[in-house]
Amino acid sequence: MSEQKAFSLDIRDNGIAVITIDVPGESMNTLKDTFADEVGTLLNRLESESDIKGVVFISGKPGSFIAGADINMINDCETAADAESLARKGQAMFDRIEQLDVPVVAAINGACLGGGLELAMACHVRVASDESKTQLGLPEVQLGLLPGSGGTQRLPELVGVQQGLTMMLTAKQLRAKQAKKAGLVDEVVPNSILLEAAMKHALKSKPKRTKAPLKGVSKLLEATSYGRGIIFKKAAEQAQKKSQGNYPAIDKIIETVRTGVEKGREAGFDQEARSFGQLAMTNESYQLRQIFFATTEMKKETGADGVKPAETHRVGVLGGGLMGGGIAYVTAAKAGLPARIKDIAADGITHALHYSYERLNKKVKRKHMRRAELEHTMLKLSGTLDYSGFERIDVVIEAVFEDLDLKQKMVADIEQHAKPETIFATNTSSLPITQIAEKAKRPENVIGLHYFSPVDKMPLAEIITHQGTSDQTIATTVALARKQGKTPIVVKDGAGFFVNRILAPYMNEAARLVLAGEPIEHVDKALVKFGFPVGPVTLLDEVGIDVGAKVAGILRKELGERFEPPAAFDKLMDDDRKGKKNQKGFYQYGKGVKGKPVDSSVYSLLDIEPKQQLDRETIAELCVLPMLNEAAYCLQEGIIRSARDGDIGSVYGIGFPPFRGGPFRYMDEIGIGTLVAKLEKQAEKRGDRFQPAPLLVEMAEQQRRFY
Ligand SMILES: C[C@H](O)CC(=O)SCCNC(=O)CCNC(=O)[C@H](O)C(C)(C)COP(=O)(O)OP(=O)(O)OC[C@H]1O[C@@H](n2cnc3c(N)ncnc32)[C@H](O)[C@@H]1OP(=O)(O)O
Repeated sequence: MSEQKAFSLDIRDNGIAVITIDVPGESMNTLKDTFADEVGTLLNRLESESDIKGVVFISGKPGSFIAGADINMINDCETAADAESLARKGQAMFDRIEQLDVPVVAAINGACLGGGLELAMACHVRVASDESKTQLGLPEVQLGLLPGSGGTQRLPELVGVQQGLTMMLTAKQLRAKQAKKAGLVDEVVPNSILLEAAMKHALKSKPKRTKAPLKGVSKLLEATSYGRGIIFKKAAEQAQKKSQGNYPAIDKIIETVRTGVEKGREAGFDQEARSFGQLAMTNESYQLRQIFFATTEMKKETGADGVKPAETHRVGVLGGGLMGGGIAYVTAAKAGLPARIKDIAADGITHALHYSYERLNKKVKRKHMRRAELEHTMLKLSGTLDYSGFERIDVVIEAVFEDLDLKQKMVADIEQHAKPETIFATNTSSLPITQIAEKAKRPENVIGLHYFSPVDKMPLAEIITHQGTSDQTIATTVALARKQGKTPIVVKDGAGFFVNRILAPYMNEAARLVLAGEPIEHVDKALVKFGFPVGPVTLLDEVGIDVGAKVAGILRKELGERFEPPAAFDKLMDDDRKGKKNQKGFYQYGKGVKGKPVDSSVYSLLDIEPKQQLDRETIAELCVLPMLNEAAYCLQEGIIRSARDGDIGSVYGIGFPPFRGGPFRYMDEIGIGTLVAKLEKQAEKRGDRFQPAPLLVEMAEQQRRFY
């Protein structure tokens, strides 16, 4: 029996060679170096057959073209030379495709990413389906890499330097119509006629490479070396600001594109392959690849081994406030499920409906959505002041005030008005699920489903089980959160659950440093430089100082002295300083405030004379150490199920620097023995809150790692 191939050739009667890519045994096509010989043999045949008029590359997988080079293969490279050689093989293969004498067309439906888009760009024409799944992009930067098989050269040629850089530096993906506008795609058609449309192009004469369709200022800038210089300088400045120098791939992308533009393709290709090799060996790329693997692995898990989630047809949302509005939105717009919003006031319902409308309308205005789709989605949302319609609801998500009695009443109401199997998921951020379920007749149906604000943007959901939560409830809730576009982690009930629990000691330490006189912006910058998206003091302003104070109190009560908040909250509260929401916090807000100046009146309020005493590295270490330590406590106590869940929760929940892999991978990187020594040193100097978690001490003694 002949071995099944990934690329199969079918020469049609009209003289078109249709090459179908269908990697055996994989749900999505990814490119491997072993395909080079297979494709080489195919190309030899195409070159030798004189009656072939054109070639079409199309995917044999139903909803995707090619998702890029196989990341496992990149992960297996042991040296930079290995990875460089992969890149060169890809470059050579795509060059041969580009050099075919007959027209070569890529027929694209679904994800066309990384190496997949590099293959498509080597073709002479690209036809894409108008399906929403069709997305084109070079997301290698998210893996700490640069496009290694010609992408750094061909993308700027097709769409211009500015747009090409933006796509590569931000991993931005374009939908078919956007890609057409940018010059990346030549025609957009319904998927049902994709092959036919591609064949039509393949029957024409081979097109000349066209220039990027630039207009106005972009055209002027890109036409001269001086103008391009401005583009590169600006890209470098912006990228530096965003990456804080933490992502080596960013500089390499800019350098490589620039080499190609200034010295020609050959020099560009050469630099591209070398840089790819070097980047593949960096720790940043390694850690980012692990995040990809962990995320993909988690997509398959139900949260309860061997249990199939029940189908959710209808969702109820209690409370139409900011969180309730967001939850209703992701239910209708992302999960495509009807959401019935119950509030005690008509205003609450109107607010929630308006919230969704605003978001959808923005998409319509940006032409990312048709008005009919907006209307269709809005029809999925309905409101009620009583529980009418709740008898058909499968999962209720509660987002009312943080009040235990109220939440227990909601449980009782749902048990009365909904079905016996209806799940009650609470979005509490601070109350124990065990207590919310305490008076339930069917506690097995009660679970925590903790979203982060803003709900439609933040990728994480914590799914919190109490002792009596049934496996069926867990699996169904996990599946629903995933449908809503979230990455769920299942955690055990306990104060602060996981995310807020590891965040609190980190914020407390930042506040202590401020109270000790470190300037506010200095503390924030230190943590941004470390890789967090915003600094801890900014975060406190964003979350709300009042909320921070409340959570800090609960954690102190439940978890002990280690969580003792710094003595500043009372003064801040007495001064009505709540942060961004009332435009009174550590920073200045309001109309006419430019940049982000510190509100220096906070220093006098707290009796501080700001003076920089510690360097950025020390500040970052002092804030991050307690977070790492607390993550270890959470693992030790079974709050999280694995180091992997803790890493993904931290990266997606609080923006722990992804290039460090998450707290557990970062602890492995530091070395558990070294970490324990650091914690002990600070415990001696600054107090017992730094005492290492017993798990860390034990691991250090036994020289163990988390991974
Ligand atoms: C030389 C080149 O320039 C270098 C490169 O091309 S590097 C790779 C660049 N490409 C990427 O980064 C894309 C990575 N993939 C993704 O983002 C997402 O998988 C996706 C958006 C394509 C699809 O998402 P989704 O529909 O949720 O499916 P998802 O579960 O993630 O993936 C389906 C399967 O494809 C696999 N897969 C997808 N892309 C892959 C890749 N590039 N390498 C290896 N496996 C990949 C997944 O592991 C998963 O495998 P499984 O069925 O065995 O679990």
